[in-house]
Amino acid sequence: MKRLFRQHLRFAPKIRHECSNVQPFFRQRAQSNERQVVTGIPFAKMNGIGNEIVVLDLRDSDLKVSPEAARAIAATPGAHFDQLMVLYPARTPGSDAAMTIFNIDGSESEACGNGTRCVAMRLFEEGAKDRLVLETRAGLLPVRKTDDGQFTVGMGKPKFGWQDIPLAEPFHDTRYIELQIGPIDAPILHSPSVANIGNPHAIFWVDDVEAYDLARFGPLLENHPIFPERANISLAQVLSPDHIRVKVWERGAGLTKACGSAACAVAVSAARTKRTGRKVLVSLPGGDLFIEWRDDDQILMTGPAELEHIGELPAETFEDTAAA
Ligand SMILES: N[C@@H](CCC[C@H](N)C(=O)O)C(=O)O
Repeated sequence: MKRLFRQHLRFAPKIRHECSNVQPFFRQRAQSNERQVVTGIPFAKMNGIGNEIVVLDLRDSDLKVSPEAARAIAATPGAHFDQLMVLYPARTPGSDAAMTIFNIDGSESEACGNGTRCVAMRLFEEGAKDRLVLETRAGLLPVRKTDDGQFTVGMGKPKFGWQDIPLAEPFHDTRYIELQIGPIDAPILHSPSVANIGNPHAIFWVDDVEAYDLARFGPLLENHPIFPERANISLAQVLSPDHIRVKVWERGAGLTKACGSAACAVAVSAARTKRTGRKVLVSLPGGDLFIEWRDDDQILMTGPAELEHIGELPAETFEDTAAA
């Protein structure tokens, strides 16, 4: 608790132009005012097809973000997020930065596809590189820029073993597991496919994603005892052998406009259950992602990222959480 506050004090007096890793926006301001002192911690508010992302670059500071600080950041005007991507210096040779990912409820996630594209966009703006490697709890994720300004992320290999999802009890065939939920006044959701894309996902196959009230079922399914680490819940409707429509209730974030790892989980589960081929367009409420499950088992996710604005987090964000 006290450590965060002391770290902030060491961080605060830095002059902007002395920071080598500040974002281009701040570099410009530093040039126009040589003696400008850092009074807040810069953040980038971004989105990946509507999935609200805040990127906080701490590669050049001693600060660490706790779950309490993450919740305080989400409550800061202009810094609301579904996921917070915190950048720390790379720990693994060959990687460009390490990322810690927080959901809005302060829980940590192993993976965030949309957030990874947002981080990549910021890092590509810093230099002439056309490839990056980002470190997550789910492993090293390679990213490249496409000719049309989108980003392709190597999301790793899916896992399907019941212990890997994880599930609370053995299921030998995770293409469908026995689970059903629904009151008598609504259609029942049942037999989801499950997959782990670094993080846990359950996919319910339906004829019409709009026929279900995901805001009502989402919390029950996310916290169902079969998922000891909770789960991200998708409703998926196959439109054609290469097109799927999806709505997502995210673990730790609720209904969001898009979820990249869910799009990957849906795509691999659709191919696994012979609903589609291995290359699909996944349409989410916020936009489209192209997912390819390659023959070498690697999943590639391609989509855009967008910067909305740059802001500064007041120092109190960290002090308050340190005192709490
Ligand atoms: N929106 C993300 C997924 C974020 C993490 C998820 N809520 C979890 O807790 O696993 C994405 O784009 O993948």
